[in-house]
Amino acid sequence: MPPAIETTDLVKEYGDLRALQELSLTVEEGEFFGLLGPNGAGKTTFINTLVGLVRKTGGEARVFGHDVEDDYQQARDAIGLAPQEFNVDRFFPIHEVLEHKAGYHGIPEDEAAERADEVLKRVGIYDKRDERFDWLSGGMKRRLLLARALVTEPDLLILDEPTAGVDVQLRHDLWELVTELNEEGTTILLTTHYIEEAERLCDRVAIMNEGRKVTVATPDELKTRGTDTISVRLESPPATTPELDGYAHEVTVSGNQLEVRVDDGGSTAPRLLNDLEAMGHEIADLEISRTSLEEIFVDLTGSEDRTVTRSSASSADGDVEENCDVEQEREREPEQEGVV
Ligand SMILES: Nc1ncnc2c1ncn2[C@@H]1O[C@H](COP(=O)(O)OP(=O)(O)OP(=O)(O)O)[C@@H](O)[C@H]1O
Repeated sequence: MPPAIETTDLVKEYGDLRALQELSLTVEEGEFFGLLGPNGAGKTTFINTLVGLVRKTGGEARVFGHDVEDDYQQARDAIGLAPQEFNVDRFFPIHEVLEHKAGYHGIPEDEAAERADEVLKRVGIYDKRDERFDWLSGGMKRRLLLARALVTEPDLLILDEPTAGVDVQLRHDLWELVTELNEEGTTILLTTHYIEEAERLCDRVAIMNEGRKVTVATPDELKTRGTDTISVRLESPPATTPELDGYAHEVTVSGNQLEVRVDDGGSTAPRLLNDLEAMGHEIADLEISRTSLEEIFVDLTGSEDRTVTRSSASSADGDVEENCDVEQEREREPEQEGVV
């Protein structure tokens, strides 16, 4: 089986702006793959190229071996897309929206109706099946986008910031659902600004910046690329900064508190304790903090992207963290969409 997604030297230019710069990326069948990057990194452009909403300027892009332009229909039929924007036809009851979508992909009417009901149940808004999109709450709208992506039973599910602006309960529901789908064999490509989401869900993540792939790794591999900090509280303040050559990248002293930056806190801590004791210091307390993916992300992209965030702190209060630009557009299939 060819990879779910395979791009080679993919380029997209919008006039003078190179939104994708020789991007080569492979997502294997069955993977849960994350695409991370600051605003404007090119994540949505990458997705739009795969689904035919954006015409590439150069390079190649294939979905399960089908060229996204030459074999457009086969490639598109394999993909279910839950986009960032709410681009749903607001004049029809939502079950009809789903039936239209299935029909567009060649699914007969009876089966389309059955599938519509099935996916509405799966995302938990079956009781709203006769309501119009406009009448749904923000969270229900997100659920509907997912239902619409699932109604064609896609082999590749693409989720473009699926949990933007949703409360903590829905975020967890969505995580559970997409995990189940992945376990059932659906390949998933997820873009997100929530590092915690990528860490929790993804087998591998690609970090993008300014249209380029910066790195591809598992979340654990990424974390090993960072440094750890060992914080030591001494019984009394040291007269001078201890010399810990050979393994400490940086040592800072503040009163009786010592912060030592090392590659691997777990394996270095015993040696550090020995050295400090040999120097005559008495240790009161020690704590190791691992580099977070968030810090590594900032390191790799040089971006203090304020939209890249851990979700748990703010969403624990049920906060809605990001105000989605609720653009009520009619759903447009690529044929009708202005391909750019
Ligand atoms: N239709 C367009 N015309 C011109 N420029 C565009 C168009 N679409 C995107 N861009 C530009 O291409 C670059 C990549 O944008 P894109 O939306 O792909 O980034 P992104 O990583 O998805 O960002 P975000 O995280 O903010 O959604 C940006 O500089 C953006 O302004």
